[in-house]
Amino acid sequence: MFPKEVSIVEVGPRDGLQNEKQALSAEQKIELIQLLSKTGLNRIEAGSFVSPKWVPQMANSDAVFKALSPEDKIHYSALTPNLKGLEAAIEAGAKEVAVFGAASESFSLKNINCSISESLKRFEAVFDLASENKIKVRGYVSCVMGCPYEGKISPSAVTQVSKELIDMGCYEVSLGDTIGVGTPMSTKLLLDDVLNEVDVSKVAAHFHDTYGQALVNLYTALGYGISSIDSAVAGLGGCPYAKGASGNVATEDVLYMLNGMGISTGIDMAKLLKASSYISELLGRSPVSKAANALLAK
Ligand SMILES: CC(=O)SCCNC(=O)CCNC(=O)[C@H](O)C(C)(C)COP(=O)(O)OP(=O)(O)OC[C@H]1O[C@@H](n2cnc3c(N)ncnc32)[C@H](O)[C@@H]1OP(=O)(O)O
Ligand SMILES: CC(=O)CC(=O)O
Repeated sequence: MFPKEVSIVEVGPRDGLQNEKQALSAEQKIELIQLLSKTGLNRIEAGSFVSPKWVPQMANSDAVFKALSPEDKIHYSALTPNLKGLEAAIEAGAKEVAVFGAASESFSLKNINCSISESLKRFEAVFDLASENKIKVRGYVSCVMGCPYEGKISPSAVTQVSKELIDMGCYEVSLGDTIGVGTPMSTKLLLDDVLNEVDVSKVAAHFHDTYGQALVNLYTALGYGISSIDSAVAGLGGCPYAKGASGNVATEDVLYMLNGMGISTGIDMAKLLKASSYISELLGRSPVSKAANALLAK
C-alpha cells in the first residue's frame, strides 16, 4: 500500500556538497539552504560536524548553522559521528543531528575509523548529550545493498544495526544504498528483513543513483509503506569513502514521481527548480535530474 504523504529529507547541502571538488563558501551554502527552505521542504540536512581533515568540504558547517534561523518550522540537521561533533553542533545551534553507522565492517573503518560495534559505543555518548539537550537523533546505516570494499551485504546485517540504532534512541533510521547498487529485487529482500524488526514508520530510504536504479527502488520501498525519502537537489552527492558512488537520487525526480502518483509532499516544483538552477550554475553544470532538465527546457 503506497503512503498518502511522503516526507522528503533534502540531503544535498550535506551529502551532495561533501563530495564536490569545489568547496563552497558558507554564504553560498546558506543561499542554497534558503532557496530550499522556500520550497515547502521541512527537513534539510545542512552540514556535518566531522573532521575537516577527512571531509574539508564540511568545515564551515558551524557558520552555516549559526546563520539558520531557529524559529523556522524547518528541521535543519547535521551529521555528528561522535561526542566532539555533537558538542560542535550544539554550539552552532543545531536542534537535530544524525549518527551514521554501516552494515559493513570495512566501510565503517574507512568512513569513521572504527568497527561497527565501536561506532555504536561512540554513539552512546551522543545519545546521552542529545537527550540532555532535547536534540532529536536520526540514524543512518550505510552499504545496505552493497559495499565498495566487501561487495554483497546481507539484509540481516542491516537489520541488526538498524534495530540497535532505533533501540538506542534514533527516531528514524535511514537505509543508505551508498554506492547505488541496489535493484528492486535487492530492495525487496532488504525490506522483507528490516521491516520484520523495525516499524515501517521509523524507516527511511536513502538511495544513490549510480546505476540508475534509485527511482525504481524507491517505488519498491513506497509499496512497503515507506514514507520518508532522502534525496538531493540536482542529484548532488556521492561519498568521499566510496569511490565511483554517484549522487543521491535527485529531489526533482522523486518529486515528479510522487506528484504523478498523487502522493503529497508539500513541495513546490517551480521553487525547487530555482534551488536546482542556483546550485547547478554555481558548480558549472546541468542538474543531474531528468525532470529538472526537462522542466527547465520548457
Ligand atoms: C556514507 C556517507 O556519506 S557518511 C558521511 C561522509 N563521511 C564522513 O563524514 C566521515 C568522516 N570521518 C571523520 O570525520 C573521522 O573518521 C572521525 C572524526 C569520525 C573519526 O576520526 P578519528 O581520526 O578516528 O578521530 P579521533 O577521535 O582519533 O581524533 C583525531 C582527530 O580528529 C579530530 N576530531 C575527532 N572528531 C571530530 C569531529 N567530530 N569534528 C572535528 N574534528 C574531530 C580530533 O580532535 C583529532 O584532531 P587532532 O588530530 O587535531 O588532535
Ligand atoms: C550517511 C549517508 O550519506 C548514507 C549513505 O549514503 O550511505
